[in-house]
Amino acid sequence: MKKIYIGSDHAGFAIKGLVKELFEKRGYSVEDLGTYSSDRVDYPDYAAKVARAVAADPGSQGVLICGTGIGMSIAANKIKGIRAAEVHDYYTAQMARAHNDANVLCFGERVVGPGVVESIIEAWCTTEFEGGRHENRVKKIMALEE
Ligand SMILES: O=C(CO)[C@H](O)[C@H](O)[C@H](O)COP(=O)(O)O
Repeated sequence: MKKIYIGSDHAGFAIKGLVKELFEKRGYSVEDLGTYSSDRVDYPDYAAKVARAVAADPGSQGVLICGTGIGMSIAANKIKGIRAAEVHDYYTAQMARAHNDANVLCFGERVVGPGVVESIIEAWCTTEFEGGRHENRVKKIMALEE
């Protein structure tokens, strides 16, 4: 069973339940690393929790939701081994997997509604990394960590 770690700040908390449900319906084992209420928190704390969990668990993936998706993606990409992609719709979610082999999905609850979130998750779950010409590009991204 594919493992997915999920996290949000207060601005992504309301939609996190739907996101968890959609991944579970698709057969994922979902672990919610917080936040667990709509009280104001700092998004880098949750980005770090999810990104570190993904980096330590080969083959797993992560989802991070904040108001815009921007802060979560910036913070998660500081963790070695993480390719966090901020997406806005089906196409950007599809490309994040197919071309970038992203392992952390980020989006903003204040940007996309539930219908778009559903299509983002569909694209994420049904798209494999294409490899080929993208393989070397992703290797070059990862080499930037050294
Ligand atoms: O979108 C975010 C970071 O990119 C976060 O959700 C923050 O919450 C956002 O910056 C808004 O912060 P606020 O405390 O809710 O005003």
